[in-house]
Amino acid sequence: MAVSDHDLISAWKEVLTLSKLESGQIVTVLTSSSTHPQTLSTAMTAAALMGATVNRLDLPPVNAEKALSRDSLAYLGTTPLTGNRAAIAALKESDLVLDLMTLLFSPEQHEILATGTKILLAVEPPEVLVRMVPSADDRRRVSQAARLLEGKREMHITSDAGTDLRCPLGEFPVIQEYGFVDQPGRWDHWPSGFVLTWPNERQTNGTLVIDRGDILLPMKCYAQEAIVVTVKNGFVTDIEGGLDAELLSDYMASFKDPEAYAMSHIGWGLQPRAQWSTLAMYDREATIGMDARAYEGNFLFSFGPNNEAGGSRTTACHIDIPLRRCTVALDGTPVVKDGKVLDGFVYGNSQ
Ligand SMILES: O=c1ccc(O)c[nH]1
Repeated sequence: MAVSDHDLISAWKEVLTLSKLESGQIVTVLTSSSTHPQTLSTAMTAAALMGATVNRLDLPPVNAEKALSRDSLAYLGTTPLTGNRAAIAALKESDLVLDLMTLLFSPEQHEILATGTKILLAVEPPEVLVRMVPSADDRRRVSQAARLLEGKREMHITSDAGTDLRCPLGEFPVIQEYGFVDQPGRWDHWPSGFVLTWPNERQTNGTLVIDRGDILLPMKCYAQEAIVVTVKNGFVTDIEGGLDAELLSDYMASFKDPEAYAMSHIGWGLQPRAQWSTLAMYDREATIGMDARAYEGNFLFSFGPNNEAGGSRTTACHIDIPLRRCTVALDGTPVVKDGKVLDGFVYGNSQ
């Protein structure tokens, strides 16, 4: 459904308030050719209404000749900021960057965050943004999950479909995505609502079964038949199944990059306002599929880069796959059981 400017401005004001935007601060809205015009106009209006100095930095798109998809999360690494000293300087001088273009997994993003600049990514359609406007409850729940994950030594994921994957932990930080940037130097993504980390480099072993109905991103399709993925010492060694398996294999092989097969982030979904079924209602290019990444109780895993967590892998190939009906256990204690989150969290409790 379409969203009124008024409702989207109100949503932006909620997010900017949760992000502790103060009057007189500098906000730079980062845009490119795929930026949604209503998201842009309402973001600038909301920030100005809150007394910020608002800039817009519009950059030409890149990677068209290399990417096989127009999804902004499909081809990573180089961005319109790469090598653009003047643009990077402007963002480093800003208190808050509203990224309506997608910098995620880019070296430039870390350079800018290191100066204390906050970056909030927001590229989903306006109605998705409004449906999942973040809340303090989202932060409470994601932070609670992060505390469960911190310090653990192994994430063990199993399912009736046949998934049995052991991910030793400890080398990488836990990352919380709750949809707003309330600390200097923080990055987040609106909409979201999940917790993630990276397994220790080259130590993941086991099998991932992408069952019928599980979602493949950036393909933005539901697997029609099971895909069986074998992981040895942190890298995918086998992808078996029918046409879906062939399509996934062909796509990953097209990057001609061994790093594309590396385990990337792992975690679970905590957003009750995100739905597994939403993707079926959208044209493929109308969304980047954040409902799929955030729906409550998924096990979200990823192949490809780990620079987001401080690693050295910056492969352009980035695959995100949320699985249903998994049990996720941390040092033997389940936090998700058969696709149900076990945190007993009740929204609105002022715990
Ligand atoms: O918000 C995001 C989006 C994609 C991803 O791989 C991680 N977090």
